[in-house]
Amino acid sequence: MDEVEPAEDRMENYVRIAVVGRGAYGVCWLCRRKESQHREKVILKTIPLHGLSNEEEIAIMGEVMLLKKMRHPMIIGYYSYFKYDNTLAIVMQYAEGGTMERMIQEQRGEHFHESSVLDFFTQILIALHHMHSKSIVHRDLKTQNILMNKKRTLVKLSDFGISKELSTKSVASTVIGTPNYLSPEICEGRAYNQKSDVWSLGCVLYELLALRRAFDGDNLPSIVMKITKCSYSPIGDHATQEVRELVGNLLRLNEHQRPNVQELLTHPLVLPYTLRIHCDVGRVIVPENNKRRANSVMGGRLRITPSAQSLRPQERFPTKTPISLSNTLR
Ligand SMILES: Nc1ncnc2c1ncn2[C@@H]1O[C@H](COP(=O)(O)OP(=O)(O)OP(=O)(O)O)[C@@H](O)[C@H]1O
Repeated sequence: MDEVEPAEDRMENYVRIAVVGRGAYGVCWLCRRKESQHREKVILKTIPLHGLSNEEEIAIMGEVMLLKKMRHPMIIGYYSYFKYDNTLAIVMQYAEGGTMERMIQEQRGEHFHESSVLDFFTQILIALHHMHSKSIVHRDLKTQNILMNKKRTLVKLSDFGISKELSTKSVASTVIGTPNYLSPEICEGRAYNQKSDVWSLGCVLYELLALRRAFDGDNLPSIVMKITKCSYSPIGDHATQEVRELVGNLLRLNEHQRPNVQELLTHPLVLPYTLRIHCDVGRVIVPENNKRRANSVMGGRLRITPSAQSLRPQERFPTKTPISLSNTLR
């Protein structure tokens, strides 16, 4: 594990506005930074450390470390962390559009245009590719963990609570969380791997197209039964044959038959979105989370032009996206 840099932020730097959500370990507060030029809104994920075992505290710090490593436009930005009153606060980018789950619910049965679905899908894919290229698996990919910008055009993967760095010595095999997105191999007690994220991505793609979960049920055994038989109801004729086949490829029971994220990025249906997003992403403001932040903490903006460096985050506290990806994609 990387060495933890000394915490320099503190609670007094923030004004609490509201609770935006609660997780298994703590509360997510929407806060405003007091002294910065733009008084940016940020999320403080607060986790009481009282009563936590050493292992749990290490696991939570692991999330901080992963977030720090994960600088990417399609991954929620990490800003800092600090401890107060025996509580750990992780300061992160605020995703004003809420979760993808809520966005889907708010469609109230009106299907997304397929190009929007493929746009979202490709963005998630690009984020996963970034993680997998660092040998990190998300392990909890689901629509609740995909956050959106205000205009709901950009996705931000979040919740690295149970993400794991796969090394030669360790297999990531713990199962936690909502069961609906679990892959058959996890249901069968086998180890997690990158292809398990691909299955979960298939569940997300299904949900974006059908506006309902691929595998649902009243209880855990009934959900697991459906997953292990790969039994899901047809998406419907509103979706093209090609995209339905793509879902089928992701939701293959045998993980070896599922494509990897690299292959998916060049799938004929996906490639145009991959290319356009990569060309455009250099114009999206993304957070910087390394030690250089001291110079830019008060909101100085660095705009980068599309270039070979276009996927390298250059900025901190992105309160606004200067250009919506959707402007060029749709
Ligand atoms: N950066 C963020 N921007 C906006 N809303 C957020 C952000 N992070 C979390 N939330 C909201 O807070 C809720 C709780 O998030 P949190 O990461 O604490 O837990 P979780 O993912 O729901 O569950 P668990 O702790 O079991 O993994 C989310 O569902 C989301 O609605």
